[in-house]
Amino acid sequence: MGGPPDGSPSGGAALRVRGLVKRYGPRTAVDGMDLDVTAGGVTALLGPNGAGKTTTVECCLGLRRPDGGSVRVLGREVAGAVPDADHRSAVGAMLQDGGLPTSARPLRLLRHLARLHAAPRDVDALAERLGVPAFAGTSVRRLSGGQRQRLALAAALVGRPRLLFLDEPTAGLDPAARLVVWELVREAVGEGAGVLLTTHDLDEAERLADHVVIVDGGRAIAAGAPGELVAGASASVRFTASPGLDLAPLRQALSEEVAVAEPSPGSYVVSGAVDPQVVAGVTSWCAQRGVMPQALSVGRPSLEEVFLDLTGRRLR
Ligand SMILES: Nc1ncnc2c1ncn2[C@@H]1O[C@H](COP(=O)(O)OP(=O)(O)OP(=O)(O)O)[C@@H](O)[C@H]1O
Repeated sequence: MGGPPDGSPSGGAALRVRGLVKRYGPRTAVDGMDLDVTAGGVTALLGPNGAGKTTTVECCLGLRRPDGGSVRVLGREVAGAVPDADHRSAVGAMLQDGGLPTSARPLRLLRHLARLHAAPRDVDALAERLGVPAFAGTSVRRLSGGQRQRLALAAALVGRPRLLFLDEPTAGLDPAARLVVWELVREAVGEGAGVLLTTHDLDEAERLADHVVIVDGGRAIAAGAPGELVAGASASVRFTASPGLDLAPLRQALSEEVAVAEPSPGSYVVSGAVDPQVVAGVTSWCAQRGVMPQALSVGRPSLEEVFLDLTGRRLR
């Protein structure tokens, strides 16, 4: 099944962003961003710190006014517009700062939010799954970080939004809570919601997302299904050893169709037309020099390696 002619994923569009620009004074935080979320699909927005992910989400939610471009939420242009009640009730968001009233009590807050929606989820069942009863009477300001996040997810889901923004939903959650969050997201998607997921957890992106957008410098630098992004990268031999090995003899020993690099100290990658001869060439070069290659692997890179290759390994 092919996608629409503009290259976006197939299925109804829950969110369509084109050429989004947002500046903070002289700094351009978002610089011509394109992205799509389909109804019943999860798009993961991946990118290094400061890449412009949160700013993009905030523009989509109407929390920041874009300087350019178009944002269509559930078919309606919202860039620069004040969201109306219909629009607000169709969109759910779990943001990093929570945005929950600090003096509210969790269960009462969820019941209140449920009343604002036409067809809310069963509050008790949702609260139970996220373990809210254990801290139902504690005010939001006294909750632990993880409890606040679980409550924020419940608050985002309670109105059955058709488009859901999740900004690092499982960062700092314990493993059991992480699994529950993933389950709830999958269920919402199964009911037809579109999800824009911002995460630094590439395992989470691979598990949940059917579409991945890698962002750097405020724009999308790669997009596709996780499997496509990985398949598009060339096969490689990777190993770690002491840093600063002289790679010139290895380059000479291998065919010209492969590239040899040390992208970070002590981490070596041989990529290109990798075949059994290349693997043998690498291991015999190591043997000749008395180098023990650690964590030697051959094959397609993981999504994490694709991400690091595209965005670089240096902190900015
Ligand atoms: N309110 C603000 N005023 C000025 N600059 C800002 C503001 N918010 C963000 N920025 C800058 O805009 C750029 C993008 O920030 P943003 O928070 O969107 O990145 P991000 O991809 O969400 O990062 P992270 O992964 O760290 O959450 C950064 O350079 C940041 O310093």
